[in-house]
Amino acid sequence: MSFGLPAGELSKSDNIHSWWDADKLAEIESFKHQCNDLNLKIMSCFAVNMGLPGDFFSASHKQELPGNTFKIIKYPKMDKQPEGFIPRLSEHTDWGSVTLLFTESPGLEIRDPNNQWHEVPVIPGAITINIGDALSLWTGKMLKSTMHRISWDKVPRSQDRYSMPYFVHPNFDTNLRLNARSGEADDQELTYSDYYKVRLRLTWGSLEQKDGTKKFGDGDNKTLEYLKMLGVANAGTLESHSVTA
Ligand SMILES: O=C(O)CCC(=O)C(=O)O
Ligand SMILES: [Fe+2]
Repeated sequence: MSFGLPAGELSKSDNIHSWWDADKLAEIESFKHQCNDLNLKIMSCFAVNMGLPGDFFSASHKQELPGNTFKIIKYPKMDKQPEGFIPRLSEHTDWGSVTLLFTESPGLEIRDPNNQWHEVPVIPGAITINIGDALSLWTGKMLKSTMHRISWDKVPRSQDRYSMPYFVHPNFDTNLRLNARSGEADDQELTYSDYYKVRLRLTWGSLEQKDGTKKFGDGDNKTLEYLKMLGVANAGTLESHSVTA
């Protein structure tokens, strides 16, 4: 179940089950606001520690614009073990700035630069924060997006697994310029919207529309080439796809 922004729009959505009465929705709204406030603090900490103005990143996370998504995920139990090595959730990086991950269930694993996987411990009351591709690009990869997956090892397959990620995205017009930190003039512009479209295309294909036109067409290859050059953490997936295929 996914709860997007802007705030207050929830009850208009058709896919909200009737179990989500007004009180529960208000609770979710309030929780989202707390997550958003926390994100703004995290963004300021990153900026200050990188010698940038305190609002460098947070100014591009305007809450009133559509963007952040709060999800409640159920990984259903399975009667039998899937054949081969199939994790509960395949390895990937998140697309946005950061993801605040709330869960009481183990199973999250992260990959280090030497391709070794490590279990992320569940610490009661703690939030796991994963860095996403946008922040990685935006900081010239000083901050690296976290490759992660969910394994079957820790939660028996006879049990459901639950988690609640709050995905933070910068505003779509944000220029994730490589030289942001130096303050030099831009030689290459890459908006979060450009990046988002490429990821949508890689995830969902070309998204051919009813009239035969392709939703993500010209321009994507240039962005894809640029992303390959930058080598974001998810480059493995980027390399194995071609946007023209
Ligand atoms: O379920 C989790 O703990 C992580 C979920 C996740 O990585 C995602 O939805 O992108
Ligand atoms: Fe993720």
